[in-house]
Amino acid sequence: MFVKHGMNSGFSSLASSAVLRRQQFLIRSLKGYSVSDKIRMEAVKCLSGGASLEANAESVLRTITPSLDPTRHKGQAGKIAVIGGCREYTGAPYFAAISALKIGADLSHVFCTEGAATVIKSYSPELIVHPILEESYNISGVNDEGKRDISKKILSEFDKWMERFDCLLVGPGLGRDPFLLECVSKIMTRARQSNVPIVVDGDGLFLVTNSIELVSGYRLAVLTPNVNEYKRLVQKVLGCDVNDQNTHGELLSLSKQIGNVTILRKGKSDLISDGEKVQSVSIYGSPRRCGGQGDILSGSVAVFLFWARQCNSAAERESTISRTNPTVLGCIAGSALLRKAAALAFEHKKRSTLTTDIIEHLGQSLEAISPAS
Ligand SMILES: NC(=O)C1=CN([C@@H]2O[C@H](COP(=O)(O)OP(=O)(O)OC[C@H]3O[C@@H](n4cnc5c(N)ncnc54)[C@H](OP(=O)(O)O)[C@@H]3O)[C@@H](O)[C@H]2O)[C@@H](O)CC1
Ligand SMILES: Nc1ncnc2c1ncn2[C@@H]1O[C@H](COP(=O)(O)OP(=O)(O)OP(=O)(O)O)[C@@H](O)[C@H]1O
Ligand SMILES: [Mg+2]
Repeated sequence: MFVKHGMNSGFSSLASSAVLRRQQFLIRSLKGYSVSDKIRMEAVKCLSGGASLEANAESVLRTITPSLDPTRHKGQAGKIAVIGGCREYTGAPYFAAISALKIGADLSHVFCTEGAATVIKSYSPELIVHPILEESYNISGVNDEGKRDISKKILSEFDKWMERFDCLLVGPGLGRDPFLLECVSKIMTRARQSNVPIVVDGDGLFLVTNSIELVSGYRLAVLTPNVNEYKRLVQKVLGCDVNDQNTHGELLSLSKQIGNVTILRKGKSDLISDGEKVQSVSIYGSPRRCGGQGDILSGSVAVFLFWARQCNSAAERESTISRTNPTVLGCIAGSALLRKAAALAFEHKKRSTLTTDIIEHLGQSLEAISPAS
């Protein structure tokens, strides 16, 4: 499957003839791997060497999206957990979690407050919803010791599941309640100790901006700030205002300063950096700026990050193949897919385009690049 599409349109535009010769050499020399493994490994290598700023996003998408293999069991295409959903926000965690499923993850969990859980469950029976988080207003009569017990209980509830997750997405619709954020800090610390990749978005970025040590130096962390969230990060971490004359240098510095955490700066073009280089995704999306598009993006990045890591593991088995940062590939793929889906949705719905319309076009957009059969 991958070979057929890899050798056609997108991949051939990516590969020079020298690369194709290398591919053929790899195919001859790598015994014991399937042909699709070999091609994918080579594609990863090509992508890692690309010098241009604009990412070859379609090739990335095609490369990291796994084929639908009948021998795989439920869960192997990804188990994602979204931490978010409180009294104010139920849409954001739903958008993120359902996008993960629509792209191809097998299971999508949401960890939220009890009130939000009922609402999120009513949006979709596909999601597995855990009503474990607590906000201060709900425990206002509880003393400090009682609060510590509640916090411990939340952590142990989460612990039961954590090792199963391929990626954690922290923040869509999380809110900013201090008690809730303290519990989420502990969840993040636990996830980091277990090497679970963490995507941080929305109010998760509010938390991380004020406690940067939660992600600092963690190579499996991705931050996806919008304009405001980026401004707050720059002010806190670099101690200055955003400089639009030095967009790339600033993003590189920010990532380096946080220990090479990958940052996806959302905007007219999405900019992605892991502190080594900056890549952009400028595929035309939609002129509609309705809320929730960032939630689709972060849910998508969570899945693609996992897929890119799986793809890299195959590449690492062949020592001659250089390693590509899967967090960067995940961001490129998520950004490109969201933009393509937004463009398709806008074509149909024009001014009335909403986030749910974009979600409905995720499958079609991915299918156009990496067909299921
Ligand atoms: N349906 C739901 O449940 C959704 C819930 N969501 C959740 O909400 C939580 C908070 O996230 P957030 O994005 O609203 O917070 P933040 O970025 O501080 O913006 C606050 C205000 O800043 C402004 N502003 C925004 N962009 C700007 C720009 N480019 N340039 C200039 N100004 C700009 C604008 O206000 P304005 O200044 O226009 O009045 C905006 O309202 C978070 O958990 C998130 O996940 C969302 O995901 C949406 C769908
Ligand atoms: N000015 C723009 N032109 C084109 N696309 C944009 C523009 N701004 C953002 N986008 C696209 O929309 C996506 C979401 O970015 P946005 O800044 O709306 O995030 P957000 O504020 O976090 O969204 P949410 O409402 O979900 O919280 C980005 O990945 C980007 O692809
Ligand atoms: Mg957002």
